[in-house]
Amino acid sequence: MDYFQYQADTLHAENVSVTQITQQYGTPTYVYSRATLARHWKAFDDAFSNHAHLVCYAVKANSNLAVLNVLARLGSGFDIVSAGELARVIAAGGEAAKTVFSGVGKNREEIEYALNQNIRCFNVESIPELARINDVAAMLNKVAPVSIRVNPDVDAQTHPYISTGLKENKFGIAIEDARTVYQSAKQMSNLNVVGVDCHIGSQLTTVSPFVDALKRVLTLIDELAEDGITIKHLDIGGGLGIHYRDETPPTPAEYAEALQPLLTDRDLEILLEPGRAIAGNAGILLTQVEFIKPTEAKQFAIVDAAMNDLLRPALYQSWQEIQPVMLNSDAEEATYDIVGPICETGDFLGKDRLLAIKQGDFLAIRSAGAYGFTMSSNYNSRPRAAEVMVDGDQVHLVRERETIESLYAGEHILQA
Ligand SMILES: Cc1ncc(COP(=O)(O)O)c(C=O)c1O
Ligand SMILES: N[C@@H](CCCC[NH3+])C(=O)O
Repeated sequence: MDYFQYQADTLHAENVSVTQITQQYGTPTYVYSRATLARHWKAFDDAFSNHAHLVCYAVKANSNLAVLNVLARLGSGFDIVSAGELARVIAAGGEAAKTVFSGVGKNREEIEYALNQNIRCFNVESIPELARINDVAAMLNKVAPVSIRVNPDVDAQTHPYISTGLKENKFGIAIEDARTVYQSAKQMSNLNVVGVDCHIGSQLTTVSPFVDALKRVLTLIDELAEDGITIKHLDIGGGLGIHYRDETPPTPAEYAEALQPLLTDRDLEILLEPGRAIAGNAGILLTQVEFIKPTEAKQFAIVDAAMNDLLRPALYQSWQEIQPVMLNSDAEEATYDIVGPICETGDFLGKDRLLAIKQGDFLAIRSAGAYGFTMSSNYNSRPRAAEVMVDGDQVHLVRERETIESLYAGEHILQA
């Protein structure tokens, strides 16, 4: 019997043995649950059901084609930040017409590709970007739908690396400058101003920063109306947090409940860009203990996953719950640092974890469905992990483990 218990907020995979997944696919392997992805997406869709809306899943959280396809089949829109993400959405059966394009550094090729695919909207983050989109659209004889991402200067009270709505952040246009920038956009003949966009940060665990930001943005929308600019949609971004350790973030329903009173009587379609809240707790990372290494200062459990597979602990000192897959009665409980094979002291997945484990055991790192595989790399020439999706009692391989040879495909040595 697997000790690793799927919980209500995680994988619905009652009939699937995690041990069997490790045997069949090896480790490290990411495991995603279709049912959980769908349930989380629907929670957002239902929460806003009494208002015109579109849930545009933030592809950066988890861009596996099978994940995108599950959401596309539910009718999801998508929030992308590169041509690569748009290509993934299309390859997965998603609709460009339901896709919004965010990001501070869109290049000409990306803009051209997105225009040719007829995406729903560009979320524009600077004046030179407006000019560039206008220029590329003119060249293609097209009119680009745009919304301007405004920075409301609200503290999202999250990790500084993932806070985006403060004055000192690189994102968006300061809200006090927005009216002028909208005027400039209106003058550009190959742009069609359709929306306002705002995303203040990620892993927010209270509603108040969202409410503060929304109030400021609605004031702007009223001012724009005075200026003769009618806003059709309001993109409120993503950022709703999830439970990693002891957080109790609002549910999508509570989040919607806090925002709805401000939105009633407004003829605005609401776009949402949740990423983590949909994918984070729909995935785990499975890894095997290679060695137990006691030292004078610490006990280490050296596992076969590393910071190249899951960067969040090293980059943000973030906590991810780590559990043994099987209950191991013959191992003594001890406090371990769970570390990978990479030659960096920062290569850890968890510190000071009380676990009863021994060499050869399998561990599940939880809440790994968002910003897990998508932030992985080949550092130390490590092939990236396999990805599987659980669908009811079936397990499907949705991305093969990389081969060693693929790591240097496309590289060339000098001939002389
Ligand atoms: C513009 C934009 N939209 C949506 C998201 C998704 O955020 P989250 O995964 O926190 O929901 C991000 C990342 O923070 C983002 O930068
Ligand atoms: N990568 C971050 C989230 C980044 C959000 C992108 N805007 C994390 O793992 O928490």
